[in-house]
Amino acid sequence: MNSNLILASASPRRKELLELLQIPFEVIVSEVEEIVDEKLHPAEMVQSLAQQKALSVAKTNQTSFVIGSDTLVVYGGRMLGKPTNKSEAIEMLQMLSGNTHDVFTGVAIIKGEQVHSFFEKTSVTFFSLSDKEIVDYVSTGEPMDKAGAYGIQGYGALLVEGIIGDYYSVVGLPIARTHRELLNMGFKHS
Ligand SMILES: Cc1cn([C@H]2C[C@H](O)[C@@H](COP(=O)(O)OP(=O)(O)OP(=O)(O)O)O2)c(=O)[nH]c1=O
Repeated sequence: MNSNLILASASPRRKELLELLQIPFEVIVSEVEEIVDEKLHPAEMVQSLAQQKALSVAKTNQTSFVIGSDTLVVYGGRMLGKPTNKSEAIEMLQMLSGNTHDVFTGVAIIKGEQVHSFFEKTSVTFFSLSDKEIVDYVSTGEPMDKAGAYGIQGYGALLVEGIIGDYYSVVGLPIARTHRELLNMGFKHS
């Protein structure tokens, strides 16, 4: 039998955050090639990618609520996804050092013909980081699968001076808002 709730994501963080709801769900990884279109506003971009991820799973699971999500870091008009190598990770962190950037997370929830999406924006301020701090952090390997080359929930916590907005959205899924939107769409805890 299909689950009533499906998370269309390969991200272990999103799975952990959805587990906070204490509702059974299934994880089905979506096969979507993430191409960032710099012409789109970040808010549209993250919702579009979230929808593509959810849709790719919803097509074959029409009776379930399917959640897709996407996170991008935005600084100085540039949208930063995951770094492709260590030197790109160093470049990203040098850019973010001593500055405030925005983290956009888009979420799409699809059930049959119902498609609903929203986004959250969280501002994150980094301390000024020395080159050694950056190189040491990158050598932990933590930045490589994360937008903007850091994880606020890991060693990356030590880079962050403060945030304004939803912490969970930075980690990859604004869980409280996602729960509320699910309920608004008619999702019922069984
Ligand atoms: C900024 C930041 C991002 N991230 C993560 C969240 C996302 O998993 C990742 C951005 O990549 P995404 O493309 O949003 O997600 P993903 O490829 O990990 O998973 P999927 O597409 O299958 O759902 O960066 C953190 O874990 N901590 C942080 O502080």
